[in-house]
This record gives sequence, structure tokens and C-alpha cells, in this order.
Amino acid sequence: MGYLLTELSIGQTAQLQRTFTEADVLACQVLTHDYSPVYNPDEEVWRVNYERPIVPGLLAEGLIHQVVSEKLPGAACILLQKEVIFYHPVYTNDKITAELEVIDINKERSWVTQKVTCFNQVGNEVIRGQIVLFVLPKED
Ligand SMILES: C[C@@H](O)CC(=O)SCCNC(=O)CCNC(=O)[C@H](O)C(C)(C)COP(=O)(O)OP(=O)(O)OC[C@H]1O[C@@H](n2cnc3c(N)ncnc32)[C@H](O)[C@@H]1OP(=O)(O)O
Repeated sequence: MGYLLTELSIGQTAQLQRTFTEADVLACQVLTHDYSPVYNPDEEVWRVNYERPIVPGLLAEGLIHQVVSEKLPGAACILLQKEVIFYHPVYTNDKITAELEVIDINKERSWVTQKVTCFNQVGNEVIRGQIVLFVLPKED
């Protein structure tokens, strides 16, 4: 399903929630080969600055992509730009909400710009940013 470009409007929002588990982190490490000690509960290095091991940024960002694929626009599109700031760590077993809001539509190019906000179960903003998507036309 999803929205055609002509069905999108400025201010439209969508969100999804996900809890990132230790198993998710391990699966992400296998795929990315990023075995940073900051993800490992048995390591010491993260303890000075952080409460618990951190979820890889790339994995947390995955929730943003899920909102794009499933909800807004929820149709086939191509990521053109992504700028994100990690304001607060995502910890294992945090319940994260990713919210996207349409802030610009370029009808001539079929490009849509969305504001990205992700926050955790206590309302801390963990990720803020912006993405630009090329919304592919539906086949007739
Ligand atoms: C590379 C891989 O192997 C590893 C990973 O992927 S790790 C996972 C992804 N990254 C994170 O999870 C990082 C999460 N963020 C943090 O841990 C914190 O942002 C921080 C420790 C870097 C900073 O926190 P803190 O020292 O508490 O800073 P404040 O909240 O007090 O803010 C001070 C000012 O800095 C600005 N700021 C904060 N965070 C960032 C950021 N990530 N990028 C840019 N600027 C940041 C904040 O706005 C404050 O600015 P102001 O003008 O003073 O208001």
C-alpha cells in the first residue's frame, strides 16, 4: 500500500516503536562486522560514561527506515540523504519510538524531506535528523 507522492502533505506524521535486544545487537554485529566493545556487556570501556552497553547507531537508525518502508510513505522509495545526531545513547532493551514528519515535497523530482525524531521510553530524545527520499512511481 502506502502513499503516492500526490497523497503526501506537509505535516503528515507516522511512528513505530521497537525494543532493541541483546540478540538484535549480536545480529547487527554479524552483518556489519562492528564488534566495538561499547556493545559488549562484559567489557569495561563503556562503564565510565554510560549506564549500560550501547546499541549500535546503525541498528537504532534501522527503525527510521522501517517507518519509511511501512508507513511514510510506506511505498517503494530510495534514500537520497540522511543526517542524524545521536543526542543520547540507545541502551539494550530500551523501547524506542521513531517519528517521521513530512517537511518538504518536491513534486517535480518526487523528493520528500522528512524530519526524524527518536526518543526512548522515558522521553529522552536519542536521535534527531532529517532524511530525503525519492518516492518511486507506482507501476500502472
Ligand atoms: C562507532 C560505533 O562503533 C559505535 C556506535 O555506533 S555508538 C552508538 C551511536 N552513538 C551514540 O549512541 C551516542 C549517544 N550520544 C551521547 O552519548 C551523548 O550525546 C554525548 C556523550 C556524546 C554527549 O552527551 P553530554 O556530554 O551529556 O552532552 P549534553 O547533553 O550535556 O550536551 C552538551 C552540548 O553538546 C551538544 N550535543 C550533545 N550530544 C551531541 C551530539 N551527539 N552531536 C552534536 N552535539 C551534541 C548538545 O546539544 C549541547 O549543546 P549546547 O549548545 O551546549 O546546548
